[in-house]
Amino acid sequence: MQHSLNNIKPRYEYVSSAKLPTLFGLFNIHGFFDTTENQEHVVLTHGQWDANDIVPIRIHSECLTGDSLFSTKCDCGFQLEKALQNIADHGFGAILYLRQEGRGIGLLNKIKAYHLQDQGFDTVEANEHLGFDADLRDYNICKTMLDTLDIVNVELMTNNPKKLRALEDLGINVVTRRAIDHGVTKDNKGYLKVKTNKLGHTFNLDKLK
Ligand SMILES: Nc1nc2c(ncn2[C@@H]2O[C@H](COP(=O)(O)OP(=O)(O)OP(=O)(O)O)[C@@H](O)[C@H]2O)c(=O)[nH]1
Ligand SMILES: [Zn+2]
Repeated sequence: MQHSLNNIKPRYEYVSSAKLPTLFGLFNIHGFFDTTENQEHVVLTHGQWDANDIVPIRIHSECLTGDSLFSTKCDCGFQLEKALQNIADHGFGAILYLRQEGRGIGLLNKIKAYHLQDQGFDTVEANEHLGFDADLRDYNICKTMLDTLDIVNVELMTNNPKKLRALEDLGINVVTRRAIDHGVTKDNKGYLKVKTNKLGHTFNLDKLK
């Protein structure tokens, strides 16, 4: 039997796109599939660009509690809303919405981690107590997403230096970073301090006083 490199299926597949009207204007939703993890991911885009443009993007990890259930325990929902608004104001941009719930441990393990946090563990200690690293995320699919959407140069909306490094390692031209320290609540101040002190986030601690 003849084997050919051409027959090896890529791990990440682009599947389909459709219009998605939102509260922030008309977006398009693009579906991608990770064949190894059997996981579905999406990108939301707004407006148009060419290869010379610097495209504002956010890489957002799924947080069901924050993004969809109005939780004030973290900053995720606020950041997602702010990123959508920034993109709408700018006229074009993209949200890479990665289904890596709970920094990669999954929803039910995140609930176990929240249970430990109710007993006094911080967000990192809770993960470690459950036997997980503090952050298990992987950003490799971003390369396929950005290539598929003809995004070459980006302005990355994040406070997380790991996301910057991950994109640069994938060969993406990160022209600037835009801070997104939005959505401080009385319930998430402690969480944001731990992200800054233990996970390396670039967050203006004055906002947490
Ligand atoms: N394990 C765990 N995950 C959490 C906790 N709180 C929030 N998360 C998850 O943390 C992730 C937050 O991801 P992002 O919104 O991409 O934010 P980030 O990596 O902090 O970086 P930014 O780009 O600066 O927002 C989501 O997957 C949430 O579900 C927690 O206490 N424990
Ligand atoms: Zn969250």
